[in-house]
Amino acid sequence: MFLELQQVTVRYPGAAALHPAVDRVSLALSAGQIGALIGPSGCGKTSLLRAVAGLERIAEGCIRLGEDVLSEASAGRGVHLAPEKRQIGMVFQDYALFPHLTVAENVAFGLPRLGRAERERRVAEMLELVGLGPVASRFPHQLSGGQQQRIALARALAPRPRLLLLDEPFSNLDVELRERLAQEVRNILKQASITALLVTHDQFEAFAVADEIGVMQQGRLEQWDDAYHLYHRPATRFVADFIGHGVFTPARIVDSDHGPVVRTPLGDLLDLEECPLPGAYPGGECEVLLRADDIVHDDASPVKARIERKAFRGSEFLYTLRLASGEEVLAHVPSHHNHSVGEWIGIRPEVDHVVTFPRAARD
Ligand SMILES: Nc1ncnc2c1ncn2[C@@H]1O[C@H](COP(=O)(O)OP(=O)(O)OP(=O)(O)O)[C@@H](O)[C@H]1O
Repeated sequence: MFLELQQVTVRYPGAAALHPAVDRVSLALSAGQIGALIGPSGCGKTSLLRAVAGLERIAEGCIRLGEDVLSEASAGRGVHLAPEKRQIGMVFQDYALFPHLTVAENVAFGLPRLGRAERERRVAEMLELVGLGPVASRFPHQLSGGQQQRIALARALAPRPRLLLLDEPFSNLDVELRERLAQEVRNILKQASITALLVTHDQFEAFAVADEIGVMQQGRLEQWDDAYHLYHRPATRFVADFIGHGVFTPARIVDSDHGPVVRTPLGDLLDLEECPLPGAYPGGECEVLLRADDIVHDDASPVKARIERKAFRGSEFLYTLRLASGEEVLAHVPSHHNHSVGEWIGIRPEVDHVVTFPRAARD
């Protein structure tokens, strides 16, 4: 692995002493991979990124990049390589561009040691990589937010960092541009074979950019996985709740001739991949995660639910539904099925990946 964090803990002096800002986090990226850290405000994402950059000292654990130990704090051993010696590039939320320098001069800023010809070549190469060659002699204020973000990226990449860190790089942009730029940034990083770690509070941004995503809560890394597994195989109830739309519904796992069946208020879930056995929970009693896209609108279904709320999402509605038994479920329904709040509609579960948790273990 190229970037390796082992049991990294960050503690701020004073108030945070009881709860470390980062609590024994381990994760790894191989060379050229892009990682993202997501989680609610205050969960420790930025602190972890700053520890990798060398802007925070770690209280425990070890951070390695390639063959080098960047930070280490364990009994009898302390290493803290200065940030400027780490060969790490950073891109921040506010871009931190110099307003009085042109686009090209901004990109050249990190290359003072190169000769003029080589510096110009590198700047041209970087501007081409981010698609800003034609605006090289303009000033930052003459460019759009998305273009400014790409200058910041070109400037961070120009000195050939071994690792790029991005802290909420898209949060100043409007939603539509954010998604497009996230995809573009991924392409640029992949083209340059850069290993990168991104912090964001927006899961869709993380999905668009990253190969591996870490979900953090209260300083802990709950899961480090790809988007598919975070969604379909959440390791904890927190991850299941944080990623996507869904609800937990009481259920019971029972044996049948066709293998284990999950009995829910919406009917039985059958033919499931990797279904837990009834013995996994006392009496088979558990809670099952029902995602909005596990619930299909089907007027022929005997299971009826009343529409409590609906939110238009373009191609679909997100309906909040209530069963006669009182359970709440969410459903994504194509937006040409336009039903009114208060109406009863037929629904049926269509679940491939079943995700269950013990009943008592609510966070
Ligand atoms: N310099 C500091 N001194 C003391 N406590 C700090 C400091 N910086 C952050 N914290 C605390 O550490 C915890 C983690 O903060 P951090 O900024 O890493 O979270 P975050 O996930 O990046 O949040 P956000 O998404 O809001 O930026 C929080 O409880 C925060 O209040």
